[in-house]
Amino acid sequence: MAAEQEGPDASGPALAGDARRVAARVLERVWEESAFASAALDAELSRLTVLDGRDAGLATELVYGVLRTQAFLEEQIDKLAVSRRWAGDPAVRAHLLMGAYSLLFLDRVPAFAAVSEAVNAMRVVADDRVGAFANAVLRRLADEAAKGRPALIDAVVASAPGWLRGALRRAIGRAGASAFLSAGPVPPPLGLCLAPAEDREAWIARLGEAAKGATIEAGKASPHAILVRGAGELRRLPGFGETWIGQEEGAQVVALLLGAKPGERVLDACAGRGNKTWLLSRRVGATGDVEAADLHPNKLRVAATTGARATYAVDWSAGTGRVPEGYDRVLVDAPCSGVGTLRRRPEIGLKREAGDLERLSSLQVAIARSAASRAREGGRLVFAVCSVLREECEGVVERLSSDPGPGEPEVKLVPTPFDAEEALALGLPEGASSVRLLPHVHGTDGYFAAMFTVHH
Ligand SMILES: C[S@@+](CC[C@H](N)C(=O)[O-])C[C@H]1O[C@@H](n2cnc3c(N)ncnc32)[C@H](O)[C@@H]1O
Repeated sequence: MAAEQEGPDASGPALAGDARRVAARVLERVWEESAFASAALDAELSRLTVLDGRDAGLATELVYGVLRTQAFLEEQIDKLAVSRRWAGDPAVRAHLLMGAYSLLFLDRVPAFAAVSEAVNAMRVVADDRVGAFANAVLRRLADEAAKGRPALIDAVVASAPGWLRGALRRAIGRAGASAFLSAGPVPPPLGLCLAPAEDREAWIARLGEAAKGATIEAGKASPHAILVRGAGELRRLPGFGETWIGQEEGAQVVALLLGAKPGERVLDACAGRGNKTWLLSRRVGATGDVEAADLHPNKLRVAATTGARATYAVDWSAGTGRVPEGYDRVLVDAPCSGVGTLRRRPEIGLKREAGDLERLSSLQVAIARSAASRAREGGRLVFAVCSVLREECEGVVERLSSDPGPGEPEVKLVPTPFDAEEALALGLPEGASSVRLLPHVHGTDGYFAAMFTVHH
């Protein structure tokens, strides 16, 4: 990263160049190291403590904006450039795409500032020839933009990979797909899960005192949710890990839809680090019992600190390991494409491909059937994914509802209406046995959950 300090520019703060350098570094890490944008951004921003909130905001907007509109921006640049050499150098590519994004979509950056910022940055990461090339391309793009700018929504939709657009349209229709892809805010606020939920107003006030200047409000879909923006590191706030944990609001709803009641015995079958285990253990209370299973023992070590009474390392696709039987309720929060988290993780569009869906849905069916065999006769199972695609949602429900094939565990899964009060609060029709949470409808990340009764 270049050490020189650029002079003040018309975009306002003297450190706008630093915001762009941070954003460029994050984009490079996403492209070259398959880093997650949000984690890379947090890491880069915490290294550069001189950035104020406004510059951090600009860096965030540039990273998410470029990743969401990347294919569209590249197409605009390709129309004006004689070769694609610019795309071969990640630093050049990042600054050129950020320049194009600023010109086309950032009202607060005047065109001449967007061009000069990008060109100056390019002269630092490459040579004068590249700077001259960027200058020519961006000036022509600025001329085009002066005649009329494209709509951000169209650019976001056009930039989604074709297979994803197709899969979204099959699942939620053409208008739903566009609304899903362009749903904001991007990035969304962080979710806190508070238990007990009754104290929510008091905790919003308390957290507001501790994090002056942050935006803190109640979530709408989960009664346990508090949504936070601009509060800095969450673990520094009062109550962290005891009264609340960091958890996206839709993820809370999924845990609640299991309908766990005080005194029940619950298995969190794909518990990961135990985020849902934490809420489930508070729902069953001291007379109940939540146990956690997962493929990865290292994740289970964290899950063990969230209220799980026992943990089991198991590969559900190969058997049931040492996991006992007789659970009243089983949550299968299955591995999936993660497409539902697109507005939080825009790089998912770059990482996944069409072929993933068949592989993942077969794994989801195998895991759910195997975990279902651990439920008691008449027990409940919720299958959930942070995806909204038909192949991972209704497609899996159809396969689970049919009789097991040769070699599959002898369990019968019957779709059954949700019995959690929280399902009614979502406005689900009475008798609904599945739900798709959508960012543009519920304000949460995208999820799908379906309830079954288990028979042996
Ligand atoms: C969507 S994540 C679960 C997230 C977790 N429930 C939470 O709320 O944070 C899916 C989990 O399934 C686990 N997993 C993947 N394949 C598995 C398998 N074959 N058997 C058991 N667990 C598996 C992964 O390790 C991962 O933790």
